[in-house]
Amino acid sequence: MSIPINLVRGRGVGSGRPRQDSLCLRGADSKPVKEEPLSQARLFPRSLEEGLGFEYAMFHNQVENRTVCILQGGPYLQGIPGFLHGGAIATMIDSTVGMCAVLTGGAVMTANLNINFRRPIPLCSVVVINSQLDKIEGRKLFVSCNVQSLDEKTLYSEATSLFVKLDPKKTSP
Ligand SMILES: CCCCCCCCCC(=O)SCCNC(=O)CCNC(=O)[C@H](O)C(C)(C)COP(=O)(O)OP(=O)(O)OC[C@H]1O[C@@H](n2cnc3c(N)ncnc32)[C@H](O)[C@@H]1OP(=O)(O)O
Repeated sequence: MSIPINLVRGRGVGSGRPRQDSLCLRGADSKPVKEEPLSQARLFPRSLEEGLGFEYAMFHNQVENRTVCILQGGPYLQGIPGFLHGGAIATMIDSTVGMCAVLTGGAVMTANLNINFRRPIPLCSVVVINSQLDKIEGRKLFVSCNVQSLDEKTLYSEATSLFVKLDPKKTSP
């Protein structure tokens, strides 16, 4: 594995505490009605107490448009006993390919995410998510990734994704 550059963020570095985010509240018609900080809002992968949930650090290579995530899924992320829940894996895949897309294309949202779960990931093991931008077509960014063991001997999951750059002319995504 080549050495990634540019630490993005994650638990294990910095303060390690969840940060507050702002939310854009939307009415029933999905139009923005009010924007205000919500003290309880947290980035989803940072929503569990340290050591129990998503423990990760991400690194982005701006030259190669690659993002690497080192992840340890904690005990609150259990699915089948002893193994990570598929939704937790999907969350970190979405976050990693999402980070790659955001740092490449700016404001984007996930439009499509396809995951093949090849092998179960043991709870509390450390895995590596390697993602890279495959191509850009207009507002569409195609990003793929795999999830492997640290020694790269076990392929746990593979995924492809589509991110769409938000259109500033539209009032809501
Ligand atoms: C730890 C740090 C993490 C930081 C990263 C966070 C990552 C997390 C990201 C997310 O999870 S975002 C939340 C989940 N995603 C959503 O809730 C998105 C819901 N969908 C939407 O809001 C809109 O569908 C979307 C903004 C994605 C696109 O709407 P638009 O109206 O801007 O797109 P439009 O319909 O004009 O289509 C633009 C192009 O994309 C294509 N497209 C749109 N949606 C598609 C789709 N689902 N599948 C395939 N193609 C799609 C569409 O065909 C078209 O292709 P062409 O330009 O070639 O004509």
